[in-house]
Amino acid sequence: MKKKISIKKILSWLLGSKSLPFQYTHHFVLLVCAAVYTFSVCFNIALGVSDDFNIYLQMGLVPAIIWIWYQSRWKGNFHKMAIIFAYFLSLVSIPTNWLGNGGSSGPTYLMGMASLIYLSILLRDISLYRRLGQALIVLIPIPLVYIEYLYPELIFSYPDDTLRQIDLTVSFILIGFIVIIIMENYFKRFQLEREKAEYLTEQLRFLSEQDPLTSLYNRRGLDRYFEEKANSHALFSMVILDLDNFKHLNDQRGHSYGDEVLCSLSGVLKDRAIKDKGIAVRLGGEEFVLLLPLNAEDAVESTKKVVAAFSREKLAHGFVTFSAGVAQAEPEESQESLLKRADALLYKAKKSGRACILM
Ligand SMILES: Nc1nc2c(ncn2[C@@H]2O[C@H](COP(=O)(O)OP(=O)(O)OP(=O)(O)O)[C@@H](O)[C@H]2O)c(=O)[nH]1
Repeated sequence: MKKKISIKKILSWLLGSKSLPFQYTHHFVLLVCAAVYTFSVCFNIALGVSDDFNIYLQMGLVPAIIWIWYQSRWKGNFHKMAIIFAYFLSLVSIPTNWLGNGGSSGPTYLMGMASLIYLSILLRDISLYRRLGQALIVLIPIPLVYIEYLYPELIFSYPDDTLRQIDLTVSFILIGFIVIIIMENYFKRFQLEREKAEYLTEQLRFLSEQDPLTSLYNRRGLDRYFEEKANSHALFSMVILDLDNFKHLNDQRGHSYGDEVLCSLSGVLKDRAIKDKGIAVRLGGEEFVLLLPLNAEDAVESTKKVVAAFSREKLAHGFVTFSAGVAQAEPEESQESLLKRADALLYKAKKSGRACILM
């Protein structure tokens, strides 16, 4: 466990935070490049598959790459260093590798392809530099092939075919490994951003469907839920509830006490909706809706349970009643029609003395 933590610490010291995958990958590629150049120098000296000029140049490039890493990782110059490194790849690394490492028969094309992928991702939001860098990498083999054709003596040739095959194979494995890391991190970043967008969309929808005072669904939430229920052709009923003489209560006890009563009833409605696998909605003011996957009779029973639970709520100025209308949805019935029917029953309940449930 201790070892794991210390490796994590070393990686984060070298590469930065994983939550910044572009910086993280960039630092990783820089350090791997420095290591690959060091390895190349040893490999080329040992096997003699490169000329002295290329070997000295590669030796000199190691501290240059470390400097770029240092500036990017510790001096906050990520963007500037990304541009320098991308252009260093196309203008220095590819031509020198071409001259010193077998020309068109060496691994430079592989290097060019990896550089193209890396530059396209690294400079993704710096359009001008990206396009210019891409054009340079794509076009740079043209003069190099030309030089190779006109002055073949300038190109270091492999002493034999076996060494060429070894060099190409080792280069392919190293470059393939770097490309995998780049792509993996790119997709990780893409996935992180997609997850973030999905989360924010969900949050936004949640907030847009929520009543701020009671945290119940609002009319928008009811619309969505109704559509889902109607499309599933499942049986459901609508209960419209309205607190009785709420204006009077507000006038007598004050608006904030009125809010307390609204919140208290909302809590009871929410619990009931959860138990019955439906939803509780605040339509507006002191009017609420329960949409329950029940027939009308069961919805009435459920509403009676709301009356009982609400009567047990400890309200400072005593029990408050409500009236309700219950209507079961007909097949293919629209929301407006169902609301109208339930509302008519509520109106009737109010007219017949309040504090009752009609269906
Ligand atoms: N405290 C509080 N009051 C609200 C809110 N929204 C609406 N109201 C009040 O609710 C009252 C509704 O009054 P009415 O529509 O006349 O209904 P009522 O007095 O309940 O009468 P009946 O429905 O016939 O029993 C009004 O006084 C509104 O100001 C709110 O968010 N908080």
